[in-house]
Amino acid sequence: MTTTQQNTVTDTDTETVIGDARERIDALDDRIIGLVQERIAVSAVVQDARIASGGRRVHLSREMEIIAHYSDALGKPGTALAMTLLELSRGRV
Ligand SMILES: C=C(O[C@@H]1C=C(C(=O)O)C=C[C@H]1O)C(=O)O
Repeated sequence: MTTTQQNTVTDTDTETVIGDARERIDALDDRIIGLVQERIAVSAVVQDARIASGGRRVHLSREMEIIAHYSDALGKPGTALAMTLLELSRGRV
C-alpha cells in the first residue's frame, strides 16, 4: 500500500469517526432540548402553584441552590448554564 493509499484509508476512518460522533451529539442535543422543555414545564407547575397561593414567581434562595448545584458540577460555565435554564423557566427578572 502506498503512502497516499494509507492516507486515504486514514482520512476515511477519520470521517467515519467524526460522522458517527456527530450523530451521537445530535441525538444527545435532541435529548437535552427535550429535558430542558420538560424542566420548563415542571418549573411552571411550581411557579403557578406559588402564584395561585398569593406568592411570587421568583424564589431567589432556591435559585441560588440551583446555581450552586450546576457550578459545583460544571465549574464557572455551570453558573451561566444554570442562569440560562432559570431564564428559560421563569423568564427574565
Ligand atoms: C420552580 C420554582 O420557581 C422559580 C423557578 C425556578 C426554577 O426554574 O428552577 C427556581 C426558583 C424560582 O425562581 C421553584 O421555586 O422551585
